[in-house]
Amino acid sequence: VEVLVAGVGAGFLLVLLLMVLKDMCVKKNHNLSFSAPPAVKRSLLQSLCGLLHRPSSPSIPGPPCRFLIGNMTELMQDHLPIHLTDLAKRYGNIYRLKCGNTTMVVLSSGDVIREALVKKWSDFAGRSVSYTADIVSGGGRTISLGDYTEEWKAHRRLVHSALQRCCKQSLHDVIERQALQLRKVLINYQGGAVDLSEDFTVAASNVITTLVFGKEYDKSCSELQQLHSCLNEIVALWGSAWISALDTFPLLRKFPNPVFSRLLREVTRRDEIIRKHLNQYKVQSQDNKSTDVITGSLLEGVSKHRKDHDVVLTDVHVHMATVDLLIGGTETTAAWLNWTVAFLLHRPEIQTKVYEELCTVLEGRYPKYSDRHRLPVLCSLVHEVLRLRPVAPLAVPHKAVRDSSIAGYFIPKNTIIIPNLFGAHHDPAVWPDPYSFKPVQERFLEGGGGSPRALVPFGGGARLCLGETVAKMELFLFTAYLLRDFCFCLPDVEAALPDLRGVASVVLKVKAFTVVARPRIRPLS
Ligand code: HEM
Repeated sequence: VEVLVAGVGAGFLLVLLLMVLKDMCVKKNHNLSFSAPPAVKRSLLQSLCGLLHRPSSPSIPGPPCRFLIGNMTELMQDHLPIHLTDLAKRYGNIYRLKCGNTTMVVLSSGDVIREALVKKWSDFAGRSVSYTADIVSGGGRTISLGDYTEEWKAHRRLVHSALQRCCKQSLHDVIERQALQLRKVLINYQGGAVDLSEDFTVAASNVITTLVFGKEYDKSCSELQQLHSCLNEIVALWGSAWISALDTFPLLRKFPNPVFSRLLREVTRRDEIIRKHLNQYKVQSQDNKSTDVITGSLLEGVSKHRKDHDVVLTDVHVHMATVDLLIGGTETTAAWLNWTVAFLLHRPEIQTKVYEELCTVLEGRYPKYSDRHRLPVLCSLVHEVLRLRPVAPLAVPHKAVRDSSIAGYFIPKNTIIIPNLFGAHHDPAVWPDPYSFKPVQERFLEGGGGSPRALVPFGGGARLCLGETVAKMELFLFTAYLLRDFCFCLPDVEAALPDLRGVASVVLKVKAFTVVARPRIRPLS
């Protein structure tokens, strides 16, 4: 009723104002028609709409703000995705948190996430520009951290088309090769108990370095180890409170901060390694730049782009795209593979089901990605692990680039939007018994009620994961190859099952555990 009264009242006010304005114009100049000042009319209308919109839009619920620190303590929890999901039970699937003068809005259901990221993608495609983000992203020139500008759009388009082109030409072969390589490594363990996380990282990283530079590395290669150690360090350090405090409280930048100094060192090291690779690539392929690899495609694209467009893309963009692909494409896929093994140790019978399906449908050969429609049990496993442990559980925060709304709430420009993908995947309204691992029974198989379309592990809209195609093919093929040739078991009957809570930073990882990869008695090839 209040909204209605306010609406009618404001409408009346609007008509009255327009009449007064018309009257004034007419009095001032009899020749001046009312259509003469459209700017005045438009701005009046806009202010009135603004006035109407704000009070009628309820304020977003959220925990009480403390003096000076706002809701900062909520953001310093050890497992942030679980904590934000618990807060959603109290405040709803859309709630706000305050930190300094920044307002964040946390979205914890598929519906509100899709409304913001997909339906209103252009309103929420921004990224927050900050002092520390600028440092790790070469002044906002990575795709993942760059704000929504013309330069960013051109950059993303360029990398997207280079990636698509390379994927079409070689992705399947590249992944198959790494899956077979991984098989060799696992056979060489001869049934010993091992932590496979590093092997998964090497396999995922080799997919990316082959696509990007046409190069793959051995696990023992020092160059690879250096690259991973510094990329991991950067992600971990950047996520730490010591670093984010520099964005919230600029005064702290004046004081010595050893964590920040380490971050600067690692960024310099990262840039040196990547620069070396790019220079090597340029020298090796001076006469014959191959567009089969992403670097070749990007370098060619950058020089063409320079001629045709106002926005200038340079070698720095190629450099930062490499950083994006390596960071985005390594730890995520590796973490997911590790989660799959961890879950399968809890439910060994699922491995048998997938193995039987592979044997029956493929009659001994290794699968192709095009076989996925004939392998529903395997696909259900992939989806259920993605649901329970979306490896980028809070995506990357978005920013409202203009005033907008979500679920009827007014969202002012510059609000930070946190898509809580973990929360959306545990929403009981969509997923009955959301915390249980149910890959095969009720969840995704026919009549199970769960649809992969309700999943949002890759975000959506303008910021949809750039490597979604790569990741989906990797998850399917790596899992298929592993489960066709190995049975994963605990080292001994006394060994503890892996802890499934995980450690959450930018990437959600399972805590280290050891496993035995026992070759299937009669491998089929
Ligand atoms: C299981 C595997 C993966 C998952 C679950 C995943 C998930 C995500 C998510 C949730 C985002 C943020 C989307 C948003 O901000 O709304 C993202 C961004 C991104 N991902 Fe992935 N990702 C995976 C693998 C990959 C791979 C293999 C690559 C590279 C080949 C990659 C490259 C990127 C890049 C460059 C971005 C930034 C996109 C942008 O800001 O426009 N990701 N990913």
